[in-house]
Amino acid sequence: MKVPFTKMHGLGNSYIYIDGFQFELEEQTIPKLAQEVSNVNTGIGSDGLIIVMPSSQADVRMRIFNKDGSEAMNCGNGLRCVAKFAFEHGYVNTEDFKIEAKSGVVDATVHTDEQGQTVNSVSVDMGPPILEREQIPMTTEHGGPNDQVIAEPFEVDEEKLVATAVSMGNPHVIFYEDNIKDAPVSTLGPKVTSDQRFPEGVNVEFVEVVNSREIIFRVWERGSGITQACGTGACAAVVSSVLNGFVKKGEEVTVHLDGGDLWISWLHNHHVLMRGPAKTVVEGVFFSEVT
Ligand SMILES: N[C@@H](CCC[C@H](N)C(=O)O)C(=O)O
Repeated sequence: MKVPFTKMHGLGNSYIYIDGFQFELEEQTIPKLAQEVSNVNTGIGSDGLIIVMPSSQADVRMRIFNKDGSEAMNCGNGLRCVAKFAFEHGYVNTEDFKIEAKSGVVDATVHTDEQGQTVNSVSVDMGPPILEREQIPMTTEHGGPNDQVIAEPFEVDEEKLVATAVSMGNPHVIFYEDNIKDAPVSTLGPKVTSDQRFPEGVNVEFVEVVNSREIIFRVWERGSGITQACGTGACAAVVSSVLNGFVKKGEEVTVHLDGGDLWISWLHNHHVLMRGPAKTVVEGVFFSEVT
């Protein structure tokens, strides 16, 4: 089957975008298609698959599938790219609109060039973080269901780490490092992501605090492994850095990711605001063997 696609990325976190306004995929084939397109040797090469489609609750809907075919609840870099896609394809006709993700509806604003046609960057109000242990979700052997998980001892593979857990609609655990170059992303990332303390798995982030306005971030994503950037992860890292007293609520923090920078504030109304780029790489037709 021939599947028309657009490859887009937010700071190198790339997905294959399928236009669900024009092209309908069979539900049972989607996880396999996500694995197929993501393969860098036999597919296109990406961190997963995103479908941009009509919504009954918002102006446009995003469905995101990781590289391993699992469907995720949310994707920050994906939301910015979906906003650009929807605006440039004429599926929305204002610069402010609503996007539905599995985790809920968010407000997006596209920032266009002088001609008002090409989207260079996008702001998304990601809503409030979820901090209660049971809702992250995390098991309750080390704390009550409604407790927050801030700087909690976390042993893995005989390493004594200190964990803060935050959900941005999808689960994240944050560990602080004095020097990000020493962060055990590729060794502990795959172990922590499937640790039994996180019943639905977790995205694993390592963070170095540069100063009260800047942090450096690396990630092992659930279902995709190391990626160049993770938008929800960067939001979770800023929330975690406020909770740990490294940065201030209400102030914009620059998050340096492997693929570039995001600007994020945890506002006094508890919502997390994220601003950053969205880019189109290529459009084409994929010859799928699974659909
Ligand atoms: N890259 C994303 C997050 C994608 C989903 C994540 N791997 C999960 O399983 O929760 C982002 O930019 O937020």
